[in-house]
Amino acid sequence: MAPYRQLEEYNMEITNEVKEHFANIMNDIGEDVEREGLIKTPERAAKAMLYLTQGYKQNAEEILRGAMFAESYDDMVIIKDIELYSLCEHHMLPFFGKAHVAYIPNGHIVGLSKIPRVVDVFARRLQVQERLTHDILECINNTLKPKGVAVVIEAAHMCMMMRGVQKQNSVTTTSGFRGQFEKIETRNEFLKLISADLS
Ligand SMILES: Nc1nc2c(ncn2[C@@H]2O[C@H](COP(=O)(O)OP(=O)(O)OP(=O)(O)O)[C@@H](O)[C@H]2O)c(=O)[nH]1
Ligand SMILES: [Zn+2]
Repeated sequence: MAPYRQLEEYNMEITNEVKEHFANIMNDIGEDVEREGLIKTPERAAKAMLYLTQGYKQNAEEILRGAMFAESYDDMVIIKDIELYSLCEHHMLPFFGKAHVAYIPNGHIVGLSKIPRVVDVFARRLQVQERLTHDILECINNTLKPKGVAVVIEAAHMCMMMRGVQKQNSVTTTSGFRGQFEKIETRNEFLKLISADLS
């Protein structure tokens, strides 16, 4: 199976277990689980939850290793504005935003689509934004062994918007830099390029 295969078939045993849990939660919050509009909801919710957490079954390093090509290009490669959707591990509510990833090749480049795939593998788990940032950074650093790698994530957290402090406009930015991006000029060039509007 491809290491990034999307979840199309659901393990029925696990789906049924999760479905039962959702039915119990719905019952506990005061809903009538038997009413027409809700008959299939526990199953839909179970499938949605398994879809959103399928990253546990995927191997990000394998994804990168599967599309590495020897190449002498050694300038910065930036993939910016990668949409991401994850679930915060404290409330299991979504956080979502954009990831910007850059690396400086060291004899190998990687298939461009694999970077967003790596972002998805780690985003589709219960996460905190800081760990998500480092998971992506370390995966690329350990697998591709580039001269440098940088990851910036900007995200809004539903647990801070819909409940809790109820701040609808705050955005959290996290970043990680390795290798040549630890030098201030390289880091600044990357930060300038991801904030540039090229349209
Ligand atoms: N550092 C970090 N914190 C997060 C992330 N997602 C959610 N949180 C925070 O996790 C914290 C959990 O704090 P608790 O005091 O245990 O939970 P709580 O009572 O629900 O907190 P409030 O949200 O302030 O109501 C909150 O401050 C959330 O804002 C994340 O990705 N990174
Ligand atoms: Zn939260």
